[in-house]
Amino acid sequence: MSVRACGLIIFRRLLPDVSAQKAANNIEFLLLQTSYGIHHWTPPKGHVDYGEDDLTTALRETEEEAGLQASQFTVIKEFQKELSYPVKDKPKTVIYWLAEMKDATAEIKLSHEHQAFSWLKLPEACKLSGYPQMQEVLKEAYEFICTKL
Ligand SMILES: Nc1nc2c(ncn2[C@@H]2O[C@H](COP(=O)(O)OP(=O)(O)OP(=O)(O)OP(=O)(O)OC[C@H]3O[C@@H](n4cnc5c(=O)[nH]c(N)nc54)[C@H](O)[C@@H]3O)[C@@H](O)[C@H]2O)c(=O)[nH]1
Repeated sequence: MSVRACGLIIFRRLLPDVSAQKAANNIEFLLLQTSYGIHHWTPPKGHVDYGEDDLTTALRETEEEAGLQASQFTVIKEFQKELSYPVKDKPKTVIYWLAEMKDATAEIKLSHEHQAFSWLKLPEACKLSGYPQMQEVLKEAYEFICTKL
């Protein structure tokens, strides 16, 4: 059986109402660096608990891992992406929604699971996340923000 996890691709705008042409410098994504394993960078996410629905997991993990409560961001449910990759020879599925911070200066509070966080422009976010699938989702998220929001 596949392992299932859910999370949020959280972004912030440094300034409100910036034109699409200047968006590249205005939009930043939140990535967290794990304090275990190969110290990879990932959006907040985690395993779905028994009986829990996917969005509840995404919100719970975001609060646990980044210290952000649901009232601090807007979840954009129209943007939902599913990634699949093997972890320790078992298939893993991860569902992400997009979420926009209401206050770009909100404090991030890490748990013991992560040792660092960073707000990153799209190229740097792609570089740190590393995995091609995750890079594709970040690019699609950026495109969605620029064209639909
Ligand atoms: N000591 C220790 N403890 C660990 C370790 N591992 C876990 N713990 C414990 O588990 C708890 C976390 O529980 P939750 O928070 O509920 O779950 P998630 O957030 O889902 O947690 P993960 O970090 O497990 O999930 P992934 O990000 O999916 O990384 C899993 C592997 O997949 C690679 N990987 C990542 N993305 C991609 C991709 O797009 N494509 C491909 N191809 N590969 C990708 C990545 O490089 C990694 O090798 C922690 O508290 C620890 O106690 C570990 O190695 N050592």
